[in-house]
Amino acid sequence: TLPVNDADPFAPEHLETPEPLHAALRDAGPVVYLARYDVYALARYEQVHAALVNWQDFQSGAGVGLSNFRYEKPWRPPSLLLEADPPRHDAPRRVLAAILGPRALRRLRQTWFAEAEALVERVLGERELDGVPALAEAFPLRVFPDAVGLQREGRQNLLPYGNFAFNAFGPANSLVTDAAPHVPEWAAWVDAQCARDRLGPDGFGGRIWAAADRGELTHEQAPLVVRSLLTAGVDTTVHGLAAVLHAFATHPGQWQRVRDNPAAARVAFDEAVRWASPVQTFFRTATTDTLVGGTTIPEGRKILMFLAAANRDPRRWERPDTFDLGRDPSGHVGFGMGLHQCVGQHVARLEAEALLTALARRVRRLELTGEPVRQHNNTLRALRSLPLRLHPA
Ligand code: HEM
Ligand SMILES: O=C(O)c1ccc(C2CC2)cc1
Repeated sequence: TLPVNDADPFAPEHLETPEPLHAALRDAGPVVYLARYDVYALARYEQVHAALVNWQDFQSGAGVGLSNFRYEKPWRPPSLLLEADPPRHDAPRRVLAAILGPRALRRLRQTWFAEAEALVERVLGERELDGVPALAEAFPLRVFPDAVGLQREGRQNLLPYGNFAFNAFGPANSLVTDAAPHVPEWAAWVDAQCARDRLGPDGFGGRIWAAADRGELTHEQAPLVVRSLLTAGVDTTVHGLAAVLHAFATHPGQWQRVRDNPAAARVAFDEAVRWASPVQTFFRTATTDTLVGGTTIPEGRKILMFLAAANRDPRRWERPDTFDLGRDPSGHVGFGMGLHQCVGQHVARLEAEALLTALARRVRRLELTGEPVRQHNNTLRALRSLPLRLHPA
């Protein structure tokens, strides 16, 4: 029989400390019915991976949040990547994959490394700092809006807009309703920045419009593809960097490994994304009755994939709760998997490599000087504060 769980995964207690519920869902079975939301939870690596790569039976086109676009109006026009299935998904994905691919990012490497070194120099003088605003937020906001080609005015809208978008994938709880009055202002600014005349010609945004000029995309699709960058490209990296700083501050031996071998910075970021899973969950909608782990998911119903639970599944990972640079984290689902796997993952990795390399050269140790404070979000694993002391090398 199908195990049932009546927990609310989006309740404050589970957003604060999700691990116990993740373990309970993994242990209950391959599929668990979440009575609270009438959805089917997948928490084991095997089922999450299988659902992610099966875009035919588990579609994104009805939304990747709790809301089912077949019956409910989305809060904004659906994304042409995240909330689209083939064939609609194909051209936007091909265009972004080229613009955000590793080779295309090589031109940014020198600038981003220099910006990271300047930032670390600035903060090194302080005896104590909050790693979230001083590093995890400051670095992405220093390099990413410029790389997109955004004007300087109004960039303070980026984090709150993205934070709301990630909350909006969950139920309409207070995290969503408390922000609702501000959304029109944030959304108006974001939508306005996607227009061609607001974007520098050479940034990611300008290159999306150039792809439309080449006929790889329509000019109607171009602003929505730019919107994808502004929605997905900031809060994710902020909380990914906060996670890797938190990991090193709580595992000092691992920091020494990066000091001894700065090239380990890249794998360290992927191990941090596995360990913390900045993006915790996503939904899909069954396009046909689909058998998963002995349970038939009826057509039209939503599954909830717990990426964070899969990334700590002892059936897949040894000592899953340990941040360990000795492991090979490849195969983690922190960037998703399959057709919709994160198209911005190389941007995220380059930001992390730049910041961690700058820190590895100058900081002997990152010491936690107080309790980290969580920022609750229906989808993101986020820190509001990370009190640190950076011991100079
Ligand atoms: C640590 C940082 C990041 C994490 C953890 C992350 C996580 C994810 C995940 C889990 C997905 C899959 C969604 C799904 O399967 O429904 C995804 C897709 C996506 N990400 Fe990322 N992401 C990160 C950074 C970025 C950045 C920096 C960008 C843009 C520059 C970006 C743009 C996108 C886009 C456009 C998609 C949709 C891809 C598609 O549907 O084909 N992400 N990301
Ligand atoms: O296309 C979008 O708007 C979009 C929004 C959020 C994400 C999350 C997964 C990182 C991805 C894409």
